[in-house]
Amino acid sequence: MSVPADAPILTAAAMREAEAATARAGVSLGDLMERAGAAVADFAWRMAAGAPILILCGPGNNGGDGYVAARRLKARGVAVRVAALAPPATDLAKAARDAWDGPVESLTDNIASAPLIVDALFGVGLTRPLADDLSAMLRRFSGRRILAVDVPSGVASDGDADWLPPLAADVTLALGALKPAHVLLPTAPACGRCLLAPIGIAADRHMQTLPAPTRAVPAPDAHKYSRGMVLIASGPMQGAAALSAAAALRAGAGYVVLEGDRPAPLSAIIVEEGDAFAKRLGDPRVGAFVIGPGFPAGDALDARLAAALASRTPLVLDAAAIPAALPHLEGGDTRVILTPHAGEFARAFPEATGSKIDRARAAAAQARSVVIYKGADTVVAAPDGRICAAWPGSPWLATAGTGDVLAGACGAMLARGGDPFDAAVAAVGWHIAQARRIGAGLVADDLVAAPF
Ligand SMILES: NC(=O)C1=CN([C@@H]2O[C@H](COP(=O)(O)OP(=O)(O)OC[C@H]3O[C@@H](n4cnc5c(N)ncnc54)[C@H](O)[C@@H]3O)[C@@H](O)[C@H]2O)[C@H](O)CC1
Ligand SMILES: [K+]
Repeated sequence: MSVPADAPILTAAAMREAEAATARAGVSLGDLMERAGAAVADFAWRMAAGAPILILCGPGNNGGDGYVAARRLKARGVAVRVAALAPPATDLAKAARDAWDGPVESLTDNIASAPLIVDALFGVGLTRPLADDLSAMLRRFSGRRILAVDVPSGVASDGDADWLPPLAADVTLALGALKPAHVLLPTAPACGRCLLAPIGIAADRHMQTLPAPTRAVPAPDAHKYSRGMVLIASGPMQGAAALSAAAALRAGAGYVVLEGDRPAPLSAIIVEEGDAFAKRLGDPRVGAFVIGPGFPAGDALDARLAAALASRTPLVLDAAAIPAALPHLEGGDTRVILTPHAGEFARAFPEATGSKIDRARAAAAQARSVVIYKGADTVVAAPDGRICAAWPGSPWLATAGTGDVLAGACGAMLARGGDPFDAAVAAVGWHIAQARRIGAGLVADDLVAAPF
């Protein structure tokens, strides 16, 4: 499972706007369909490697892409068959159907299969779940190699319904841009390897996938304070805050101070408690204050938060610190990153609806903060609507303590200065890159054990 890095993501409505803008610029929708069908034909040709191909065409333009691909594959000498669920219903699909000069079989229970199935039944136009009988019929192709056109048929491309496609794809060829369903659970795994066919649409870039990981090299004249100074508050579970502190250091902070009275996991971490730690908040060199890991709700948390908010220090808020701080964030005058997992998110933002992307965006706007909505399909949202989707992450991150590590990495990235959204995206990228580097058997401590 994979998605291309730094790729645009569009909803169906945004896709239609982009299509319309492309049409105004002089590229017809017919041209776009021809490019889409050509991209499908190219990839199907590679996947089939000479074996016969069966293309399943639906009634809309997704089916139109299928007819174009069929014509192009036949012209290349491939043994290609077409089966239609229903006659074409759009002018573009009718034209594509008319340009296909081979037979069109009916998609029924007894249709002969082929080694490669191209799923061109439904794309972004699907408005309701597939009928049960169609789903059952499609499941008969499950053992075959499946290439999905744009999205596996049956998913809600905007990611706002959890309909699973009857036929999971080995490869999904996204047309013009990725769609939310490619990067959100539960549909993303059913897309298999997701590729992007750039068909010439000028896609808005406010929603994107994670950029490729980079190694931020310190400036030639860097010193420890210029690289960022991070304070990590510690509640009764000092181990969690200690992990955050080690992560902040590993993720590039130049100076990390941890609240507590126990030795830190790395000797370079300064450990302080009481007034000595509290006074640090007045230090103008402090670039970020991390609070929440290992810190349950209560008076101690509230007092630490109040001091941090009053100091206007950039904040990373995790766990119980999120709901405790929320009423004080709506002025938007502090640079803040919130890092809720699903349960924390639901409690903090019970009114948010729609896809995970919609909910993350609504939460960021409400809290006037950057929100990292964690999970296997982590979504980062900015208050101005920007989104970065981090699917597929690393499943090895599903272990205790990795959230504390992410909070510390956010502290390091935020303390560098700059845009908190970019900082959050960099922290999520660092976290995933570390996890992929370590791989099997990872425990949270491994993420901070060696430089990336
Ligand atoms: N984005 C682009 O620039 C291009 C995209 N192309 C492809 O076009 C599809 C979207 O096409 P559209 O005609 O809007 O919708 P669909 O083909 O996905 O299907 C709509 C079709 O299906 C009917 N329908 C909806 N839900 C169901 C259901 N559950 N059961 C049965 N029938 C259903 C609906 O009434 C319509 O008739 C996009 O994904 C790309 O593949 C073009 O290539 C041009 C460039
Ligand atoms: K499809």
